Amino acid sequence: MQAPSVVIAAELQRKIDNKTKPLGALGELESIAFQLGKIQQTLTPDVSKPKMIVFAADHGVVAQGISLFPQEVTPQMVMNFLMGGAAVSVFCAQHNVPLRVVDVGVNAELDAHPLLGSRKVAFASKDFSQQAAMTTEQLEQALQAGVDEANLAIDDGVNLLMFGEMGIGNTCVSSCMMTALIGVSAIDSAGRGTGLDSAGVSHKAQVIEQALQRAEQETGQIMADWSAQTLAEQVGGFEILAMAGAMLQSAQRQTAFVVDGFICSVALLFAQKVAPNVRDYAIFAHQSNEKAHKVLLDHLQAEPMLSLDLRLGEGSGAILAYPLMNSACVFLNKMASFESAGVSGAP
Ligand SMILES: O=C(O)c1ccc[n+]([C@@H]2O[C@H](COP(=O)([O-])O)[C@@H](O)[C@H]2O)c1
Ligand SMILES: Cc1cc2nc[nH]c2cc1C
Repeated sequence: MQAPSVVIAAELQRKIDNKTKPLGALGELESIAFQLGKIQQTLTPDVSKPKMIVFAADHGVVAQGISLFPQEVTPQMVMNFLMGGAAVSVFCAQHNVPLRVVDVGVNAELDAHPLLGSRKVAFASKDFSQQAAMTTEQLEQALQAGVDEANLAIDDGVNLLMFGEMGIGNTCVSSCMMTALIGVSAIDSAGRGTGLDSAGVSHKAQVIEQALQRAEQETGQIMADWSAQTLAEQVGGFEILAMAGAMLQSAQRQTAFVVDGFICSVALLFAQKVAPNVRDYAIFAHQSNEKAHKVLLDHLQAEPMLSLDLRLGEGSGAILAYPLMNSACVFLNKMASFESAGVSGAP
């Protein structure tokens, strides 16, 4: 995968700087405009054809009591997305952004629906505190589900992909993957998720430690030496891997994508292990209230657009940041330059 060419960078920066404003006065909007221009290789970037894809799956590790909510909530929320009642549904409707929900491992049979993609890999991953989360074949299927979804969207002309997720227990899975990927302790990677108290968070950290010890024993390797494949098989989750696959394919096709909260950021961290350049195509929407998200964003050297104390997932932060990305394009495409407006003080 190629990094975006920097040939256009100087010209883009000059265009941004010549708009009728003091140098740098549009702050982070300028960085977003610059990044979108670079990804799309144009001085007139455009995000007028966005799409939100929410990947949903269940996780065997919920058997260890690591979430406040029961597993049935995953299919129930999928129905809520499809019926238009979830946060991501109403915000997507507000901004006219098409929403698609993709089942990659929900522990229920789901009826066909026009907004639902059926790419079920299994009825939930296995409990990774006891055994590997998935087989190699399942891992490949989950990644491919994301690749296929990104291709469908981009073939249809989508120029900005937003990813979200739904899966009871997936903050535990994400924390475990984060610990395996960057070596922070489970105490630091585990957080409240849907609302655990501090005893619940300690228990969650213990489950993560136990899972990683089991996996190190079973693979005969310390986690720092795991390949991306081993890591995903041992402690991955289907919707997280599908998001990673979609991110990798988005980048491969030079299409910008929006990273939502903690779980989505872990998907990017994993994708980066597969192909480091994927990071260049990622726009970070917000900093979640999940405690490890800040640590992870710092690790990724990412400066998200918003910090609203959200801890919902679903792509809710991504869709809330969308109007700002649109504004970044609008200022670059429509604002007058010092020269065209006859304003003095051009840089
Ligand atoms: O995106 C985030 O930062 C985020 C933080 C906390 C919770 N969530 C959502 O809550 C669910 C997982 O929480 P839990 O406690 O069941 O692991 C899952 O459906 C996520 O979308 C999402
Ligand atoms: C109600 C509910 C909605 C969600 N949306 C994303 N994760 C969620 C978890 C719960 C519990």
